[in-house]
Amino acid sequence: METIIKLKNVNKKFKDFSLENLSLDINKGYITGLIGSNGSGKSSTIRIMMDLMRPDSGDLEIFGLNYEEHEKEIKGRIGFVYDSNIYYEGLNLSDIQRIVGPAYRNWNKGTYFNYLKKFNLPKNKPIKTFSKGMQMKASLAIALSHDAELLIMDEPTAGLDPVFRRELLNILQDILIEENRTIFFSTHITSDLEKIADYVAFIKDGRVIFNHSINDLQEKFSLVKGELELLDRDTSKAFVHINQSSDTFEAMTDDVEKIRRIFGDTVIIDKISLEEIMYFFNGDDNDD
Ligand SMILES: Nc1ncnc2c1ncn2[C@@H]1O[C@H](COP(=O)(O)OP(=O)(O)OP(=O)(O)O)[C@@H](O)[C@H]1O
Repeated sequence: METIIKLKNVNKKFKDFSLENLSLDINKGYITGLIGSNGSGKSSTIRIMMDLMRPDSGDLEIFGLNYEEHEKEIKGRIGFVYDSNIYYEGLNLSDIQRIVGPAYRNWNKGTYFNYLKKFNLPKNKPIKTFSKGMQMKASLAIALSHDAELLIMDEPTAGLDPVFRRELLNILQDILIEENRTIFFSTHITSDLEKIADYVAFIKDGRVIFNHSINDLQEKFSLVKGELELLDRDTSKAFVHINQSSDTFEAMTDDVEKIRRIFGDTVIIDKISLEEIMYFFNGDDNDD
């Protein structure tokens, strides 16, 4: 498996928050979703990947290159999509082609207009009249028209209605299948990941908790339900996190064999959803 983005022991300290020893390998040719609650550090991680912010320490390589020596090459090979991409508000998408196009060495005018057609975007209407979804599609069309191998997107589906969100996710999936690109995007919506992601990286309080394929995640973790009286200090250790009510508990384990050994058939063991995995990792603070 080839790594396309490599973050190693990255630290960045703000007044009330820090990214701590962040290490993350993103695989080439797949869709990886970066998930975490509000304020967990997703945008900060992406800003570091895009060289919009330099870390205090640690290493970052994209395409095996670093920003210190290869900034122009790296940026030319990435399509970056975020919701305030369109800063030329009074302009239309034909104007954008004239202004943005020449900034990229590999800009392809034909590809750009094909995407505008495919995404049903008007060429001659000012961008400021676009809905949020249309703006997101316009950003995506620009990002895809300079032959970017890697798409990095900060919460591309935030604020989109469910129908549009699904449409955007379908577009991303098609792009990946047809054109063999790598997509890395942040979200706090687990269903986005279930729909399209191959890998899920989960970040909490500025730390990477895991980075696994979706299939591995659902094999690794299980949901366990039972009577509260079954839990004591020892048996509790078999769980990653436990949620207790007055007489029952629900918990997540990463060692289902151990649970079977300890509890036999006195507990119910179930498949766990991505949303439940997030919930248990977030402990009681979960707000997603
Ligand atoms: N330039 C900065 N100066 C000070 N604090 C910052 C700065 N940038 C981010 N932070 C803080 O870092 C924390 C993480 O912010 P970040 O935007 O990375 O989170 P996020 O996971 O993208 O959140 P959301 O899902 O709400 O967009 C927040 O508490 C934020 O206030």
